[in-house]
Amino acid sequence: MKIEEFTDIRYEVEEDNHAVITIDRPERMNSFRGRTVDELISAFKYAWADRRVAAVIFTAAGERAFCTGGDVKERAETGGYGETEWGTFEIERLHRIIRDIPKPVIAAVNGIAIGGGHVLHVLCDLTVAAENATFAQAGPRVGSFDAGFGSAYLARVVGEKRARQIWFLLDRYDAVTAERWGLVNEVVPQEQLVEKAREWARKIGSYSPTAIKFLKHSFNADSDHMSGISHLAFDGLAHYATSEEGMEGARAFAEKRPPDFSKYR
Ligand SMILES: CC(C)(COP(=O)(O)OP(=O)(O)OC[C@H]1O[C@@H](n2cnc3c(N)ncnc32)[C@H](O)[C@@H]1OP(=O)(O)O)[C@@H](O)C(=O)NCCC(=O)NCCSC(=O)CCC(=O)c1ccccc1C(=O)O
Repeated sequence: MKIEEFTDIRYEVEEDNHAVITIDRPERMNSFRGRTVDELISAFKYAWADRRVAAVIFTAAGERAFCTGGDVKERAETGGYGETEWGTFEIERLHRIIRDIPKPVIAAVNGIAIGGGHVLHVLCDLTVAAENATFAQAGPRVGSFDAGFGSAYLARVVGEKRARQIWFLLDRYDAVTAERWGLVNEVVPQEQLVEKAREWARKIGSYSPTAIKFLKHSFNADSDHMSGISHLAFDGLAHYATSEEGMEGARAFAEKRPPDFSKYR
C-alpha cells in the first residue's frame, strides 16, 4: 500500500535518521481494524527498506490512547475487523514484522495501552511512557486472548507472576508501576515523550547498524520458538472470537453492559 493511501496511520521519516509511525484513529481510541493493521505492516516495510532509517518510533495520536487493541465495536457489529487488502486479518504478521525488522522499534506510549495495543508495545524493543500512560490486558472481558507473544513473551518481560496477574485480574497499571515491573524503560512528562524517543533513535543512529541488527536478532532468537505457539494461538482465537462465548464479550462492550459468561463455565 502506498504511503499517500494511508487513512488510519501516519508515516514520516525525520532527520534522515528515524521513521515515526503514528496510529491515527483517536475517535476509536486508536484501536485497530484490518485496514489499520495492513497499513502498519506497509509502514514497517517502508522503514525496513529505507537506508536513512536507523530506528522506528511507534506512537499514536492524542493523549488518551496509544492503542486499545482490536476495534471491538466493529467486531460486535460484523464479527470481524472489516475489509483488508488480501481478505485476511494480519495481526500476527504485524507482530512478526515488529520483531523481524532489523532496526530497534521504540514504543512511545502516550495514553492507555490495552488488549492487542498492550501486546504491540510489549513486542517493541524499547518503551518510553508518558506519565499519564496506563497498561492493561482486556481479552477475557471482551472475548479474546493472546496466547502467543502477548502472554509467553510478556512473562519473559515482567516474570510469570506479574504476567498472570495482568491477564487474570485485568487491572490497569500506571506508568510508574510499569517502570518498576520492567514493562517500560522510562517514564517522562507527556510533552517530552516523542523527543525522548527521538533522542534514543539519534543515539542508535550513531552506532553500527550491522551490530545493532545482530543484537536485535540475537535477543529475539531465544524467544522465537514462541512464533509456533503464536500460530496455534491465533488459529484458536479465530474460532473463539467468533463463537457465542467470544461474541458475548464484544457485544457486552458495544452495549455498555457487563458480559455474562456464566453459562460457559
Ligand atoms: C480503553 C478503555 C479502558 C477506556 O475507557 P474510558 O476512558 O472509560 O472510555 P470509554 O468511554 O470506554 O471509551 C471512549 C470511546 O472509545 C471507544 N473505544 C474504546 N476502546 C475501543 C475499542 N477497542 N474498539 C472500539 N471502540 C473503542 C468506546 O467505545 C467509547 O466510544 P463512545 O462512542 O464514546 O461510547 C475502554 O474503552 C476499554 O476497555 N476499551 C476496550 C479495550 C479492549 O477490550 N480492547 C480489545 C482487546 S482484544 C484485542 O485487542 C485482540 C484482538 C486480536 O488481536 C484478534 C486477533 C485475531 C483474531 C481475533 C482477535 C480478537 O478479536 O481478539
